[in-house]
Amino acid sequence: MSKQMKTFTREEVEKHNNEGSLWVIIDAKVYDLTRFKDLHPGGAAVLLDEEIAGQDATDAFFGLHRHEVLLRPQYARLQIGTIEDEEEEIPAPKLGDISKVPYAEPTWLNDGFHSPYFTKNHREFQAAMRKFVDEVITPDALIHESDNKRPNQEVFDKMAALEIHAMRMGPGKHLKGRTLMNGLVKPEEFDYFHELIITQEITRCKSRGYGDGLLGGKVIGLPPVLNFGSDELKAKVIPDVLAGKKFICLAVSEAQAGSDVFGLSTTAKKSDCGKFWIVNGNKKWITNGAFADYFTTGCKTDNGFTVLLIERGEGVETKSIKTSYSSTAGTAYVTFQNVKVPIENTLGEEGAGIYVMLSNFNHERWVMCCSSTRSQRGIVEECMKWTTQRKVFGKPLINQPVVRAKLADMIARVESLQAWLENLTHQMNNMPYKEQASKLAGPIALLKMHATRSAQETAKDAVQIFGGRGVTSSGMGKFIEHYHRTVPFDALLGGAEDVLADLGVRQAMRAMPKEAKL
Ligand code: HEM
Repeated sequence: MSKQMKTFTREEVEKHNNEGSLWVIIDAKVYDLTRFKDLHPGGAAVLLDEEIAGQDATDAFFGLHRHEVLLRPQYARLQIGTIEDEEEEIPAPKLGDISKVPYAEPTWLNDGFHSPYFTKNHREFQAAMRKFVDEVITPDALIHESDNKRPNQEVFDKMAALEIHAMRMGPGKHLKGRTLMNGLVKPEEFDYFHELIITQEITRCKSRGYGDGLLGGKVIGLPPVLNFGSDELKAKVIPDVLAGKKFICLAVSEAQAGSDVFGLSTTAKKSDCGKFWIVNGNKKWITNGAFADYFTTGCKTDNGFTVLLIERGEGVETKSIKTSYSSTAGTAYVTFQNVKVPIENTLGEEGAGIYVMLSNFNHERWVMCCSSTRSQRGIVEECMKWTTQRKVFGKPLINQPVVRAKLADMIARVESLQAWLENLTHQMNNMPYKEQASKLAGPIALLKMHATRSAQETAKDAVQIFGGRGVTSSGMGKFIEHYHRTVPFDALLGGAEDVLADLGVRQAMRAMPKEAKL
């Protein structure tokens, strides 16, 4: 039962300004900190300061704490009342809300702005997805990004009920007959903008390791099964994976070979009876590998590079790798020792594994562009809030021209990225898959390169703006510290920046007309 709140005048509160009785006002609410002061992580002395004890400490509080501190139940209960005839001015953000902070949302979500791409249906879809992320995903993400445990099964189940696992595989036949987002969008109307919305909304949970733990492995590991698996294999694997009951990952990179698929040392040799592959070798940095049931695995075979679907079983071992993001991602070292894999689990032609891999690169990289762009926007929002609420030399940080210049760069980067991303997404919606492969491989590679470079610039600028808090994993700068620590992941996964830069220009050279001369 919520306790009865009293009303006080400011004069009454002022009297409680000492160790025996210590009250403060924060945003028209009165808190009794008498017993809490000795437990206060910032110490008792700051609370007993004559400008704080018995006074309005709103500015001091918001200069040093995130709003969420006041909302935690153990602190919320310190409130004993409100100030007579005054209203709170800093209400708690509501789940599902669109942020009013400038540049905290892509323009298409801002009041009064227009978009040629997003329809009414996209807007309804976004609202539903945001609510789901705020209510179901973010609370779980914040817990498991810190405790390193995998996402709660209940989250996977709730995502499955809305068919989010299926929708994250993009538009296509796999959506047929499914009820998407409680029927909000018809399978045949689901397009890449819906998928962009899903990825960008999930990214708002601001937990990079958890984001990958939330079945990043499936997003890259399932397409080869969807596109190259036999009907029997698909019937066995896909329903459980899209229901969030079984887990799949992509196992290509190795300790010896990185992502150089022609330098792989994991071998698959045919058994004497010809019915099985016998697989031996290791795989490293395998996202979701620690809890995967299936491994879409790149192997060296007699006639080149072949992709196999390997089921967890005898001879398959996985060990967690501690990286600079949370182990909630299930990043693993995987070993295969004499693993018997049915020949029917071959994905695509023997020796033609490179086509199996290449066929998904564009989509995978585009997904990463969606999330990298959105995560930068989250950092812009953090910086906009911090620089207006944090006072230095008696003025908000934002009053410093050098801080405004950094924000200008951050904003320009994120806005240009989102605009390019929306343009390419529109092309994807209007080009057959094959044409996408030839026309969009270059631009998507360049966009990803640009996105992850910008992300690292933005991370660096944000640390400068937050100072020591930008390298502290709790308190005001916790998301900046997290971002700065984990931002290199995006620059490596799906192709390192320099490789993508080169790919983008080489693709452009292919289309260069011979007659084009200065
Ligand atoms: C309801 C009242 C308050 C509660 C529940 C509270 C709670 C906390 C908590 C949980 C922290 C740890 C850091 C974090 O998680 O953000 C903290 C730190 C701190 N608090 Fe408070 N606090 C309150 C009021 C105040 C006030 C009025 C001041 C006035 C100056 C203050 C000054 C500090 C300082 C200086 C720190 C250390 C910040 C840092 O390490 O960066 N607190 N407080």
